[in-house]
Amino acid sequence: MATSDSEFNSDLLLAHKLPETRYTYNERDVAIYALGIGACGQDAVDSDELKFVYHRNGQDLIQALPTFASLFTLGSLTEGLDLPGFKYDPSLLLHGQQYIEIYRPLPSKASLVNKVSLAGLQDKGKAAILELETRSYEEGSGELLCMNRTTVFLRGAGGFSNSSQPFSYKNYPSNQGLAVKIPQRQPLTVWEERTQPSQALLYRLSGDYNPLHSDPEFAKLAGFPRPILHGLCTLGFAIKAIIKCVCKGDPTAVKTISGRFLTTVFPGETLITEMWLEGLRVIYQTKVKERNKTVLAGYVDIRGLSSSL
Ligand SMILES: CCCCCCC/C=C/C(=O)SCCNC(=O)CCNC(=O)[C@H](O)C(C)(C)COP(=O)(O)OP(=O)(O)OC[C@H]1O[C@@H](n2cnc3c(N)ncnc32)[C@H](O)[C@@H]1OP(=O)(O)O
Repeated sequence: MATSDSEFNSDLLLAHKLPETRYTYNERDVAIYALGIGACGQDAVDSDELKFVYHRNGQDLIQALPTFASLFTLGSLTEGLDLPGFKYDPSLLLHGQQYIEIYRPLPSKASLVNKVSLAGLQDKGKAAILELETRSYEEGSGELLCMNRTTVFLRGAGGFSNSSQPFSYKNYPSNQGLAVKIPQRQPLTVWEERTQPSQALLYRLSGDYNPLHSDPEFAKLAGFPRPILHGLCTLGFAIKAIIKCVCKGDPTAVKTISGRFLTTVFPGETLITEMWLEGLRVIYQTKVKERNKTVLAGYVDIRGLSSSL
């Protein structure tokens, strides 16, 4: 139990305002992120992916992948979160879910102001589930670019509220970010891609320097045999597969992304992403081939379909 019942005051917690954060990026950050989620990792001249890492055919700007938006939230959690009456051990934090709405294609460079709020907190006894919502506005124009909802699973931080009526707060519709129902039929399409043994070491250069992903001793203390892959890296691989297989390589087709991290991925493992189409929603699940385990499941809402699907 991370916080005793006497310390926890839900009114105080819900009235608490989280600080704004800022995020500035350029084309180099966009390309390093794309390399971190395996763009051109199997084929250096991949015709769908070169535009994410290089000025292909003289294109003006390197194109940002929609999952690049997940980095905008980095400041709130990686620098520690201060909530009144609520404590947790950051070394036991696991990423549980990510939900992203993209309102317009991400620019290749920008300065953003992030408005952060508490979207949920649940006492699950053995763990607490904490959700943060981040709305990212372009500095200058003030235009809303995207919204991220980050769910973290805080092992050992449950039991902070009255156990006969555990605290449960959510400020968003229940159909957003839920674990999806995977269809029983054969998938429309399947994409297989091996992550590199050094994948987490490359991905961390995009700003998530949690030693859980790089330091063998730290990973052991957190309960893992070796460093694990960032959840957002796995999500990046999966959504990149959907862009390639369903969106014909067009990253701007992606409107909404939802994913729940079901079990841990180790760098070097092979990811198999299965995709089903239901209207303009792509349901997907990603498995680790070597262990035949489903590690991620969710959906992507797209703006339209190419005629060949
Ligand atoms: C840029 C911002 C970055 C923020 C994050 C920074 C830090 C990043 C860290 C990582 O990337 S960690 C790597 C990625 N994440 C993982 O590898 C986690 C994989 N998932 C798991 O290992 C397990 O799912 C779990 C999270 C340990 C939970 O498993 P457990 O068996 O303990 O839970 P249950 O008993 O099944 O369920 C209890 C309760 O919790 C709900 N729940 C379960 N899993 C999740 C989840 N992934 N997300 C949200 N909620 C989850 C579940 O529904 C149960 O609730 P009730 O049904 O009882 O209401």
